[in-house]
Amino acid sequence: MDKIHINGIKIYSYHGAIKEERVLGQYFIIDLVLHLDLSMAARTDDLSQTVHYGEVYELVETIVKGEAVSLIEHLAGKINAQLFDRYAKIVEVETTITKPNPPIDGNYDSVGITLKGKRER
Ligand SMILES: Nc1nc2c(c(=O)[nH]1)N=C([C@H](O)[C@@H](O)CO)CN2
Repeated sequence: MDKIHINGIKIYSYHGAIKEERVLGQYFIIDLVLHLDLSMAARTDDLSQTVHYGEVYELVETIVKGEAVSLIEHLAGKINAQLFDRYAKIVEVETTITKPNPPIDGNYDSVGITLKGKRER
């Protein structure tokens, strides 16, 4: 299956399971892989035959800047569900959310999750 990638969307927001994160906020990095058939867009050079990645960026920004949630898994679930609702062409989605600076002591680069979603109907 063909893919569209949107890499390194960086948004400041207030998600988190602990109070400090809800008050101070932090950066979240979102990477998306959208699985869809790109053959018609490749053949016709027509934007309407694919998914406009600029629109996807705006949708993700709206969700991540919206209501705060505890888990980045839940945030990724909201993103995947809205992508399937809005774009019939998308068959599978992989949403990766990274916290580069979570309030956890230790030596590491970042923490994050990847949530895969498949269109059910
Ligand atoms: N699997 C997860 N583990 C944790 C999450 C999360 O969203 N998914 N979140 C937290 C806290 O918000 C963390 O950033 C600070 O303790 C903990 N573990």
